[in-house]
Amino acid sequence: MGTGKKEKTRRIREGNTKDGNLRVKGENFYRDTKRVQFLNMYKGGRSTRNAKGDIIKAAALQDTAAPTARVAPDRRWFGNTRVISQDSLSHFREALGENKKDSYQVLLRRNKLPMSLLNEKDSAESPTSRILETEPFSQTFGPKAQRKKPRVAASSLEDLVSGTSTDNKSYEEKQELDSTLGLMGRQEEEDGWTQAAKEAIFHKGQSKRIWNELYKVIDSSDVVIHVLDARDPLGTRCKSVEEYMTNETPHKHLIYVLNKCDLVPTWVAAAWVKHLSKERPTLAFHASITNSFGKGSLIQLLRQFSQLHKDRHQISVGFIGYPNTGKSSIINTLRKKKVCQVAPIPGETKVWQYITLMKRIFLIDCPGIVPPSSKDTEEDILFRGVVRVEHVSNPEQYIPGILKRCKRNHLERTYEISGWKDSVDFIEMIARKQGRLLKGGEPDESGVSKQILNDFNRGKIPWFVPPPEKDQREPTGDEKDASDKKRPAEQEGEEAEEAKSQEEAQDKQDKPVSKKAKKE
Ligand SMILES: Nc1nc2c(ncn2[C@@H]2O[C@H](COP(=O)(O)OP(=O)(O)OP(=O)(O)O)[C@@H](O)[C@H]2O)c(=O)[nH]1
Repeated sequence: MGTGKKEKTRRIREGNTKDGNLRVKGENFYRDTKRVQFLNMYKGGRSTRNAKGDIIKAAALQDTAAPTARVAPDRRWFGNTRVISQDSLSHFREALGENKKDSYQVLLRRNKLPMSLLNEKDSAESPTSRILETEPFSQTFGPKAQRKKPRVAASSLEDLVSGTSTDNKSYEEKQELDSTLGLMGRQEEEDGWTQAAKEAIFHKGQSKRIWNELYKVIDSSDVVIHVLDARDPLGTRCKSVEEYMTNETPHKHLIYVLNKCDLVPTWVAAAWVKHLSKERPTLAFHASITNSFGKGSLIQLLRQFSQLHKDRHQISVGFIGYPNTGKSSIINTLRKKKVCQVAPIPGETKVWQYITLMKRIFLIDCPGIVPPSSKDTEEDILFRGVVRVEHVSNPEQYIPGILKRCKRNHLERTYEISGWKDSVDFIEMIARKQGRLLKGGEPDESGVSKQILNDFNRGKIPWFVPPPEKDQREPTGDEKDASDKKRPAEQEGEEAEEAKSQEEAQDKQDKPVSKKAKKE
């Protein structure tokens, strides 16, 4: 290889007129170190073998003595990250950890706070960190090792077969349940026989269709209002749904609304609000388009939620709860007109529906749901108003339950009878009083029993589940007497008056805000 000129003439002489870089001595004649290394990388890519084909020298890539990674990870790749010291992290966790659980005290704007930092992974819970507790190192390895064989689940083939079949069975059962109820269908106690023995009507509100509606409502809501019946708040509470929401959708707000407060004495409603407030924000409510109670507070609360999510175009508020607790009635009350179908029979709402409350607040009505529980008897389910009374067979069997739950003087006042000995006598007296007799003067026991059950569920007979003792402010003697003596109608009137005065006060407070909201 000569100089540029020489090389050119050599090429012409040899008839090599191909274009291409002339390798001439000078600036770029020698390969630089980087290029040499690069080419060597390809050269070293193969292993050296002997005549037999055995590898005598491994290829550079196979060489274990080359630990240098070609790409070292860099923190900057992960974008806008910040480093927080352990001290500040624990301070943050301490400061917010407790408050996070208390849904009443703080409303956190979640997208502004690194909420995931609060969920400290409990290292003690991970099985690998406990490995030395279950089996110390010395017992597993080394000269004093005691473990000779690996631990297996089954010691024989029969064991393995039986274990597999039980696993399979429980898996199939779970699949069946999950397909209908999903994550919320966890039963508190497995008892297939009790469930199967219940009449079909007592499975109301548990169908796959209803559950799908519920999932849709929860998924689309930012705030979920759990409507409870003030007469039996714990009975109409869907614990599995709450649990589901805490675990799966912790960023959604869940609040309780204690509806039908007009059907219980004020001190009972107050005690239940006090009791439930310990867990979630709770409001007492009486749904009625003309004479409502608690409407102002609920609207205020919803406005606060919409303020909290200012960055969103609108917020959706879902109403969930047992059938017949008054979800649709609350929506009608808030809208001050009949936008949802309401009826004194359960299962009136069939599908979810969207209603606009304000420009930025939407309401979603959901059909009533009943979380399956093997602990609930047919009587419990019936008295929660979940079942349509006309479908109940032998309604007489539930009258003793009513006599147990209601006070004698309330029943006497409602039906204007007295002196019955037992439930049969009670039914007969009402039948004779109201002239509900069959052929031959026989009392219409079934018809009268259905009427009593309807009266019970619709609030004609006063009754309530007493609140927990510690939350009760014992009613003063006068209050108690008054609540005992009060007829439901009178009671309603009084409550309505009280509600009205409160409403007026709240409306006055509301007005400037509503104008402001409109401007927004
Ligand atoms: N006394 C009283 N009755 C109420 C109140 N709220 C609702 N009701 C009555 O309860 C019954 C059921 O009300 P709905 O609004 O249809 O109940 P729901 O929860 O939507 O029922 P589903 O459609 O089965 O889910 C109706 O007869 C209402 O008049 C209340 O605050 N006080």
